[in-house]
Amino acid sequence: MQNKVVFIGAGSMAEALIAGIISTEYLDPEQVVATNKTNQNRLDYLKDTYNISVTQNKQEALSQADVVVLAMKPKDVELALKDLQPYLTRNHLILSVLAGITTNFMEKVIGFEIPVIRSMPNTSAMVGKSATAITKGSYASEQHVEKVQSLLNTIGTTIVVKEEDMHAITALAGSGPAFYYYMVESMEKAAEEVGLESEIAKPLIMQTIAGVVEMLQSSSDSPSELRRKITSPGGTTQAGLETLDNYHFQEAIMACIKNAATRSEELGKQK
Ligand SMILES: NC(=O)C1=CN([C@@H]2O[C@H](COP(=O)(O)OP(=O)(O)OC[C@H]3O[C@@H](n4cnc5c(N)ncnc54)[C@H](OP(=O)(O)O)[C@@H]3O)[C@@H](O)[C@H]2O)C=CC1
Ligand SMILES: O=C(O)[C@@H]1CCC=N1
Repeated sequence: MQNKVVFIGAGSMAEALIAGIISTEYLDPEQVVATNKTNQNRLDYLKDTYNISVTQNKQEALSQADVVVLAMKPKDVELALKDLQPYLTRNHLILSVLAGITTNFMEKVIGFEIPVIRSMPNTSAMVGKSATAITKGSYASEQHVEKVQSLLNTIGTTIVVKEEDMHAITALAGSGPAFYYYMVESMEKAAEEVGLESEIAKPLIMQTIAGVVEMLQSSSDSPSELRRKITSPGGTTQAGLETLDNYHFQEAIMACIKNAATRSEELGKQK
């Protein structure tokens, strides 16, 4: 059990983590504090919804915290860390969820030997299904990794990876849900165009995805083999897949992941 976790940044990712941590009862609400830059309404909302503590006083927030979660946008991290620096000690464990920002960068801005762990969760943390990757900085120990892993396991699965893999993982798993949501949005639009009511289309789309996930997990067949088994020669699936190929679907997905990974690298370099 952690003592106290403070969130620096109170946006969507912070909320996804807070929701996961509170709903699993891993932490009591009084063990969670959130702070942001200026938006008091947002802090009030988090306090009302999750019963956690909120404050604009960074010194007060850090004084009792053992884990400091950085959850601002990458562009804001340098300033945020400089604001926090006077109140940080080697006993704090920094846990970043920021895309692109390296552990080395954070260590340098803080300027002394402080344990830093970089993570990449996703918003499915809200429902305990985040696919999270973590990597440790120069001063974080295996115990720090275990501590963070047990914290993040409350919001889904956590794997430990090499830092150089983080850009690709950010594209695949951090941004990944948005790409699947885009697919679902497109399916819903198509359903509407072919005259299907959304009360009928939506549950069918969701159950189809759930079935696909379970098949991928339980079957020994590869995704392409599973696809082949659905594709009757001259049938409906073949017709649909040919259309996807005409629109260069696979190339589009590959370019999407590569571009997102490149963007993660750029976010790190801008610092
Ligand atoms: N959204 C996602 O799916 C995922 C996001 N991430 C990462 O999470 C991070 C946050 O993203 P997201 O939650 O979407 O962003 P949001 O824009 O929703 O939230 C950003 C938060 O940071 C706060 N903030 C900005 N500057 C400071 C500062 N100097 N000190 C304290 N707080 C500050 C803002 O406060 P205020 O409102 O007062 O300005 C706001 O609460 C990003 O770095 C992103 O890369 C990682 C994985 C998935
Ligand atoms: O879009 C972003 O930059 C963040 C990082 C991963 C998901 N959202």
